[in-house]
Amino acid sequence: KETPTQTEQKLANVVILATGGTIAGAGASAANSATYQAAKVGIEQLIAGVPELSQLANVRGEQVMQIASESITNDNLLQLGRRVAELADSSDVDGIVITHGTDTLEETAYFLNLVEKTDKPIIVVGSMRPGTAMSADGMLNLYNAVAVASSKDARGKGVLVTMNDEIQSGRDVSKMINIKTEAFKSAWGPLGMVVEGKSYWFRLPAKRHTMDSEFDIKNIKSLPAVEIAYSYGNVSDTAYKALAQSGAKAIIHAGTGNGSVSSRVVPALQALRKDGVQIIRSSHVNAGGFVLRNAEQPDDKYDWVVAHDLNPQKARILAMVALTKTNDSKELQRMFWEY
Ligand SMILES: NC(=O)CC[C@H](N)C(=O)O
Repeated sequence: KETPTQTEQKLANVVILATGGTIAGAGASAANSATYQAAKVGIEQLIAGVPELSQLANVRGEQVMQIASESITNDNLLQLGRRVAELADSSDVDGIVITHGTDTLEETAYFLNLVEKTDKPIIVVGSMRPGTAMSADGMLNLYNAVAVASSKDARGKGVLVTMNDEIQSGRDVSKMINIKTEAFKSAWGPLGMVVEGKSYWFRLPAKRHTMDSEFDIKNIKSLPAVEIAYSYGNVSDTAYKALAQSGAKAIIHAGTGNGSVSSRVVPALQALRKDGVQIIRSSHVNAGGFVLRNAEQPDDKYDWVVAHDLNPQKARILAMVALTKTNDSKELQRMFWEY
Protein backbone atom coordinates (compact mmCIF):
# COMPACT_ATOMS: atom_id res chain seq x y z
CA LYS A 1 0.00 0.00 0.00
CA GLU A 2 1.34 3.41 -0.95
CA THR A 3 1.78 6.06 1.69
CA PRO A 4 1.40 9.63 0.51
CA THR A 5 4.56 11.69 0.50
CA GLN A 6 4.77 14.47 3.01
CA THR A 7 4.16 17.11 0.36
CA GLU A 8 0.97 15.40 -0.77
CA GLN A 9 -0.28 15.30 2.81
CA LYS A 10 0.29 19.02 3.28
CA LEU A 11 -1.04 20.28 -0.04
CA ALA A 12 -4.66 21.32 -0.42
CA ASN A 13 -6.92 19.57 -2.93
CA VAL A 14 -8.11 22.04 -5.55
CA VAL A 15 -10.52 21.29 -8.38
CA ILE A 16 -10.42 23.49 -11.47
CA LEU A 17 -13.75 23.71 -13.29
CA ALA A 18 -13.17 24.93 -16.82
CA THR A 19 -15.88 26.78 -18.73
CA GLY A 20 -13.99 28.33 -21.65
CA GLY A 21 -13.16 31.97 -22.39
CA THR A 22 -9.89 33.56 -23.46
CA ILE A 23 -7.93 31.74 -20.78
CA ALA A 24 -8.73 28.72 -22.98
CA GLY A 25 -8.29 30.72 -26.18
CA ALA A 26 -5.92 30.24 -29.09
CA GLY A 27 -4.76 32.65 -31.79
CA ALA A 28 -3.05 32.16 -35.15
CA SER A 29 0.19 33.82 -34.04
CA ALA A 30 1.90 35.16 -30.94
CA ALA A 31 1.09 38.69 -32.13
CA ASN A 32 -2.67 37.98 -31.91
CA SER A 33 -3.50 39.36 -28.48
CA ALA A 34 -7.01 40.52 -29.41
CA THR A 35 -7.93 38.46 -32.50
CA TYR A 36 -8.26 34.80 -31.61
CA GLN A 37 -10.81 32.14 -30.79
CA ALA A 38 -11.98 31.77 -27.20
CA ALA A 39 -12.81 28.41 -25.61
CA LYS A 40 -10.46 26.17 -27.65
CA VAL A 41 -8.03 24.64 -25.15
CA GLY A 42 -9.12 21.85 -22.81
CA ILE A 43 -8.58 21.82 -19.05
CA GLU A 44 -5.90 19.11 -19.09
CA GLN A 45 -3.81 21.21 -21.47
CA LEU A 46 -4.33 24.33 -19.33
CA ILE A 47 -3.13 22.52 -16.23
CA ALA A 48 -0.20 21.00 -18.10
CA GLY A 49 0.75 24.51 -19.21
CA VAL A 50 1.43 25.59 -15.62
CA PRO A 51 3.52 22.80 -14.03
CA GLU A 52 4.11 25.04 -10.99
CA LEU A 53 0.49 24.40 -9.93
CA SER A 54 1.60 21.07 -8.48
CA GLN A 55 3.75 22.93 -5.95
CA LEU A 56 0.69 24.81 -4.69
CA ALA A 57 -1.94 22.07 -4.51
CA ASN A 58 -3.08 18.66 -5.65
CA VAL A 59 -4.89 19.93 -8.69
CA ARG A 60 -7.42 18.14 -10.86
CA GLY A 61 -9.57 19.54 -13.64
CA GLU A 62 -13.06 19.10 -15.02
CA GLN A 63 -14.37 20.52 -18.28
CA VAL A 64 -17.85 21.70 -17.30
CA MET A 65 -18.49 23.50 -20.59
CA GLN A 66 -16.40 25.07 -23.35
CA ILE A 67 -17.92 28.40 -24.34
CA ALA A 68 -17.25 32.10 -24.71
CA SER A 69 -18.84 33.67 -21.66
CA GLU A 70 -21.02 36.17 -23.52
CA SER A 71 -23.16 33.12 -24.31
CA ILE A 72 -23.55 31.81 -20.76
CA THR A 73 -27.23 31.04 -20.15
CA ASN A 74 -29.18 30.79 -16.91
CA ASP A 75 -29.11 27.01 -17.35
CA ASN A 76 -25.30 27.14 -17.65
CA LEU A 77 -25.17 29.17 -14.41
CA LEU A 78 -27.32 26.62 -12.61
CA GLN A 79 -25.29 23.70 -13.98
CA LEU A 80 -22.03 25.30 -12.84
CA GLY A 81 -23.50 26.32 -9.49
CA ARG A 82 -24.70 22.79 -8.77
CA ARG A 83 -21.33 21.27 -9.62
CA VAL A 84 -19.56 23.79 -7.38
CA ALA A 85 -21.94 22.89 -4.53
CA GLU A 86 -21.31 19.15 -4.97
CA LEU A 87 -17.56 19.68 -4.86
CA ALA A 88 -17.77 22.07 -1.91
CA ASP A 89 -19.71 19.38 -0.02
CA SER A 90 -17.09 16.72 -0.62
CA SER A 91 -14.56 16.27 2.16
CA ASP A 92 -11.62 15.75 -0.20
CA VAL A 93 -12.00 19.18 -1.84
CA ASP A 94 -10.43 22.20 -0.13
CA GLY A 95 -10.89 24.83 -2.81
CA ILE A 96 -12.48 25.37 -6.22
CA VAL A 97 -11.22 27.39 -9.17
CA ILE A 98 -13.43 28.24 -12.14
CA THR A 99 -11.79 29.32 -15.39
CA HIS A 100 -14.15 31.60 -17.25
CA GLY A 101 -14.42 34.08 -20.09
CA THR A 102 -14.05 37.60 -18.81
CA ASP A 103 -17.10 39.12 -20.50
CA THR A 104 -19.56 37.79 -17.94
CA LEU A 105 -17.11 36.62 -15.28
CA GLU A 106 -18.47 39.26 -12.90
CA GLU A 107 -22.00 37.86 -13.29
CA THR A 108 -21.01 34.26 -12.59
CA ALA A 109 -18.82 35.27 -9.65
CA TYR A 110 -21.66 37.27 -8.09
CA PHE A 111 -24.16 34.47 -8.74
CA LEU A 112 -21.96 31.90 -6.98
CA ASN A 113 -21.30 34.40 -4.16
CA LEU A 114 -25.06 34.50 -3.54
CA VAL A 115 -25.96 30.80 -3.78
CA GLU A 116 -23.03 28.62 -2.64
CA LYS A 117 -23.37 27.52 0.99
CA THR A 118 -19.71 26.96 1.79
CA ASP A 119 -16.80 28.76 3.34
CA LYS A 120 -14.33 26.92 1.13
CA PRO A 121 -12.52 29.26 -1.28
CA ILE A 122 -14.19 29.61 -4.68
CA ILE A 123 -12.09 31.56 -7.16
CA VAL A 124 -13.23 32.66 -10.62
CA VAL A 125 -10.44 33.51 -13.04
CA GLY A 126 -9.93 34.40 -16.67
CA SER A 127 -7.42 36.14 -18.87
CA MET A 128 -7.36 39.04 -21.27
CA ARG A 129 -4.95 37.42 -23.74
CA PRO A 130 -5.00 33.86 -25.07
CA GLY A 131 -2.22 31.51 -24.02
CA THR A 132 -0.77 31.65 -27.54
CA ALA A 133 -0.09 35.43 -27.30
CA MET A 134 3.05 37.24 -26.19
CA SER A 135 2.80 38.24 -22.52
CA ALA A 136 -0.22 36.01 -22.03
CA ASP A 137 -1.73 36.64 -18.61
CA GLY A 138 -3.65 33.39 -18.14
CA MET A 139 -0.82 31.32 -16.67
CA LEU A 140 -0.14 33.69 -13.80
CA ASN A 141 -3.82 34.40 -13.22
CA LEU A 142 -4.45 30.64 -12.96
CA TYR A 143 -1.43 30.13 -10.71
CA ASN A 144 -2.72 32.92 -8.47
CA ALA A 145 -6.23 31.44 -8.46
CA VAL A 146 -4.94 28.04 -7.33
CA ALA A 147 -2.72 29.73 -4.73
CA VAL A 148 -5.70 31.57 -3.23
CA ALA A 149 -7.98 28.52 -3.53
CA SER A 150 -5.52 26.43 -1.53
CA SER A 151 -4.98 29.02 1.19
CA LYS A 152 -6.86 28.77 4.50
CA ASP A 153 -6.90 32.59 4.68
CA ALA A 154 -9.28 32.71 1.72
CA ARG A 155 -12.02 30.79 3.54
CA GLY A 156 -15.23 32.63 4.38
CA LYS A 157 -14.46 35.65 2.20
CA GLY A 158 -17.06 34.92 -0.47
CA VAL A 159 -16.38 34.16 -4.09
CA LEU A 160 -13.14 35.78 -5.23
CA VAL A 161 -11.60 36.80 -8.54
CA THR A 162 -7.83 36.77 -9.18
CA MET A 163 -6.85 38.91 -12.15
CA ASN A 164 -3.76 41.09 -12.60
CA ASP A 165 -2.28 39.98 -9.22
CA GLU A 166 -5.26 41.37 -7.32
CA ILE A 167 -7.76 39.47 -5.18
CA GLN A 168 -11.15 41.00 -5.82
CA SER A 169 -14.53 40.35 -4.28
CA GLY A 170 -16.75 38.56 -6.79
CA ARG A 171 -19.56 40.84 -5.72
CA ASP A 172 -17.80 44.11 -6.38
CA VAL A 173 -15.54 43.39 -9.32
CA SER A 174 -16.42 44.40 -12.85
CA LYS A 175 -14.74 44.31 -16.25
CA MET A 176 -13.95 47.98 -16.80
CA ILE A 177 -11.97 47.80 -20.03
CA ASN A 178 -11.65 45.08 -22.64
CA ILE A 179 -8.16 45.62 -24.06
CA LYS A 180 -5.86 45.86 -21.02
CA THR A 181 -4.70 43.14 -18.67
CA GLU A 182 -5.74 45.40 -15.79
CA ALA A 183 -9.35 44.99 -16.89
CA PHE A 184 -11.01 44.09 -13.60
CA LYS A 185 -11.68 46.73 -10.96
CA SER A 186 -13.97 47.32 -8.07
CA ALA A 187 -15.28 50.74 -7.11
CA TRP A 188 -14.41 49.81 -3.50
CA GLY A 189 -10.93 48.43 -4.13
CA PRO A 190 -9.43 44.93 -4.16
CA LEU A 191 -9.48 42.78 -1.00
CA GLY A 192 -5.85 41.83 -1.37
CA MET A 193 -2.91 40.94 -3.56
CA VAL A 194 -1.42 37.60 -4.52
CA VAL A 195 2.32 37.68 -5.08
CA GLU A 196 4.52 34.65 -5.82
CA GLY A 197 1.79 32.32 -4.63
CA LYS A 198 1.16 34.07 -1.33
CA SER A 199 -1.99 36.04 -0.47
CA TYR A 200 -1.85 39.42 1.26
CA TRP A 201 -5.22 40.63 2.60
CA PHE A 202 -6.24 44.21 3.31
CA ARG A 203 -10.04 44.26 3.73
CA LEU A 204 -13.12 42.04 3.94
CA PRO A 205 -16.46 42.08 2.08
CA ALA A 206 -19.21 43.74 4.13
CA LYS A 207 -22.17 42.36 2.16
CA ARG A 208 -23.89 39.03 2.85
CA HIS A 209 -22.50 36.08 0.88
CA THR A 210 -22.15 32.27 0.79
CA MET A 211 -22.62 30.89 4.36
CA ASP A 212 -24.48 34.03 5.45
CA SER A 213 -26.71 34.15 2.37
CA GLU A 214 -30.41 33.21 2.49
CA PHE A 215 -30.13 31.72 -1.01
CA ASP A 216 -29.01 28.17 -1.72
CA ILE A 217 -28.33 26.68 -5.14
CA LYS A 218 -29.83 23.40 -3.89
CA ASN A 219 -33.25 25.05 -3.59
CA ILE A 220 -33.18 26.84 -6.94
CA LYS A 221 -34.89 24.84 -9.68
CA SER A 222 -34.86 27.58 -12.33
CA LEU A 223 -34.21 31.30 -12.65
CA PRO A 224 -36.99 33.71 -13.65
CA ALA A 225 -36.69 36.01 -16.65
CA VAL A 226 -35.09 39.32 -15.70
CA GLU A 227 -34.07 41.63 -18.52
CA ILE A 228 -32.12 44.88 -18.84
CA ALA A 229 -33.24 47.99 -20.73
CA TYR A 230 -30.55 50.55 -21.53
CA SER A 231 -31.55 54.17 -21.03
CA TYR A 232 -30.54 57.57 -22.45
CA GLY A 233 -32.17 60.95 -22.89
CA ASN A 234 -34.30 60.24 -25.94
CA VAL A 235 -35.11 56.64 -24.99
CA SER A 236 -38.49 55.25 -26.07
CA ASP A 237 -40.62 52.84 -24.08
CA THR A 238 -40.51 50.21 -26.85
CA ALA A 239 -37.86 47.99 -25.26
CA TYR A 240 -39.36 48.14 -21.75
CA LYS A 241 -42.79 47.16 -23.02
CA ALA A 242 -41.47 44.43 -25.30
CA LEU A 243 -39.42 42.89 -22.51
CA ALA A 244 -42.43 42.83 -20.21
CA GLN A 245 -44.60 41.38 -22.95
CA SER A 246 -42.09 38.60 -23.54
CA GLY A 247 -42.43 37.57 -19.90
CA ALA A 248 -39.86 39.53 -17.87
CA LYS A 249 -40.72 39.37 -14.16
CA ALA A 250 -38.40 42.29 -13.47
CA ILE A 251 -36.77 44.89 -15.68
CA ILE A 252 -33.44 46.38 -14.73
CA HIS A 253 -33.47 50.01 -15.81
CA ALA A 254 -29.85 50.63 -16.88
CA GLY A 255 -30.26 54.30 -16.15
CA THR A 256 -28.22 57.41 -16.48
CA GLY A 257 -26.48 58.97 -13.42
CA ASN A 258 -28.28 58.08 -10.21
CA GLY A 259 -30.43 55.55 -12.09
CA SER A 260 -32.42 58.50 -13.35
CA VAL A 261 -35.36 57.85 -15.71
CA SER A 262 -36.14 59.89 -18.81
CA SER A 263 -39.54 61.55 -18.52
CA ARG A 264 -40.34 59.93 -21.87
CA VAL A 265 -40.58 56.48 -20.21
CA VAL A 266 -41.73 57.23 -16.64
CA PRO A 267 -45.42 56.57 -17.50
CA ALA A 268 -44.57 53.23 -19.14
CA LEU A 269 -42.54 52.11 -16.13
CA GLN A 270 -45.36 53.11 -13.76
CA ALA A 271 -47.81 51.11 -15.87
CA LEU A 272 -45.56 48.06 -16.01
CA ARG A 273 -45.22 48.07 -12.22
CA LYS A 274 -49.03 48.21 -11.92
CA ASP A 275 -49.11 45.13 -14.17
CA GLY A 276 -46.85 43.31 -11.70
CA VAL A 277 -43.41 43.75 -13.31
CA GLN A 278 -40.71 44.76 -10.82
CA ILE A 279 -38.86 47.92 -11.87
CA ILE A 280 -35.28 48.06 -10.58
CA ARG A 281 -33.31 51.26 -11.08
CA SER A 282 -29.58 50.76 -11.71
CA SER A 283 -27.00 52.99 -13.37
CA HIS A 284 -24.74 52.56 -16.38
CA VAL A 285 -22.23 55.24 -15.36
CA ASN A 286 -18.71 54.05 -16.18
CA ALA A 287 -16.88 53.88 -12.87
CA GLY A 288 -19.81 52.46 -10.89
CA GLY A 289 -23.23 53.80 -9.99
CA PHE A 290 -24.67 54.61 -6.58
CA VAL A 291 -28.43 54.69 -6.81
CA LEU A 292 -30.40 55.85 -3.79
CA ARG A 293 -34.11 55.45 -3.09
CA ASN A 294 -36.34 58.43 -3.80
CA ALA A 295 -33.46 60.37 -5.30
CA GLU A 296 -34.30 61.34 -8.90
CA GLN A 297 -37.58 59.38 -8.77
CA PRO A 298 -40.21 58.77 -6.02
CA ASP A 299 -39.56 55.03 -5.58
CA ASP A 300 -41.88 54.78 -2.56
CA LYS A 301 -44.76 56.23 -4.55
CA TYR A 302 -44.12 54.15 -7.69
CA ASP A 303 -43.17 50.99 -5.76
CA TRP A 304 -39.87 50.68 -7.59
CA VAL A 305 -36.64 49.15 -6.25
CA VAL A 306 -33.13 50.61 -6.44
CA ALA A 307 -30.04 48.50 -7.20
CA HIS A 308 -27.74 50.75 -5.12
CA ASP A 309 -24.15 50.14 -6.30
CA LEU A 310 -24.89 47.04 -8.38
CA ASN A 311 -24.36 47.64 -12.08
CA PRO A 312 -27.19 46.51 -14.37
CA GLN A 313 -25.73 43.07 -15.12
CA LYS A 314 -25.13 42.33 -11.42
CA ALA A 315 -28.54 43.74 -10.51
CA ARG A 316 -30.01 41.25 -12.96
CA ILE A 317 -28.26 38.36 -11.19
CA LEU A 318 -29.48 39.40 -7.73
CA ALA A 319 -33.01 40.05 -9.03
CA MET A 320 -33.22 36.56 -10.55
CA VAL A 321 -31.98 34.91 -7.37
CA ALA A 322 -34.17 37.10 -5.14
CA LEU A 323 -37.29 36.41 -7.21
CA THR A 324 -36.90 32.68 -6.52
CA LYS A 325 -37.85 33.61 -2.93
CA THR A 326 -40.19 36.58 -3.08
CA ASN A 327 -42.08 38.90 -5.37
CA ASP A 328 -42.58 41.50 -2.62
CA SER A 329 -40.91 44.76 -3.64
CA LYS A 330 -40.01 45.64 -0.02
CA GLU A 331 -38.29 42.30 0.41
CA LEU A 332 -36.49 42.79 -2.90
CA GLN A 333 -35.31 46.21 -1.75
CA ARG A 334 -34.04 44.72 1.53
CA MET A 335 -32.06 42.17 -0.48
CA PHE A 336 -30.62 44.90 -2.70
CA TRP A 337 -29.31 46.66 0.42
CA GLU A 338 -27.95 43.53 2.06
CA TYR A 339 -26.27 41.69 -0.83
N1 LIG B 1 -11.06 37.96 -22.35
C1 LIG B 1 -12.07 37.10 -22.51
O1 LIG B 1 -12.17 36.09 -21.82
C2 LIG B 1 -13.13 37.42 -23.53
C3 LIG B 1 -13.41 36.25 -24.44
C4 LIG B 1 -14.87 35.91 -24.59
N2 LIG B 1 -15.63 36.97 -25.17
C5 LIG B 1 -15.45 35.44 -23.27
O2 LIG B 1 -15.90 36.20 -22.45
O3 LIG B 1 -15.42 34.26 -23.04
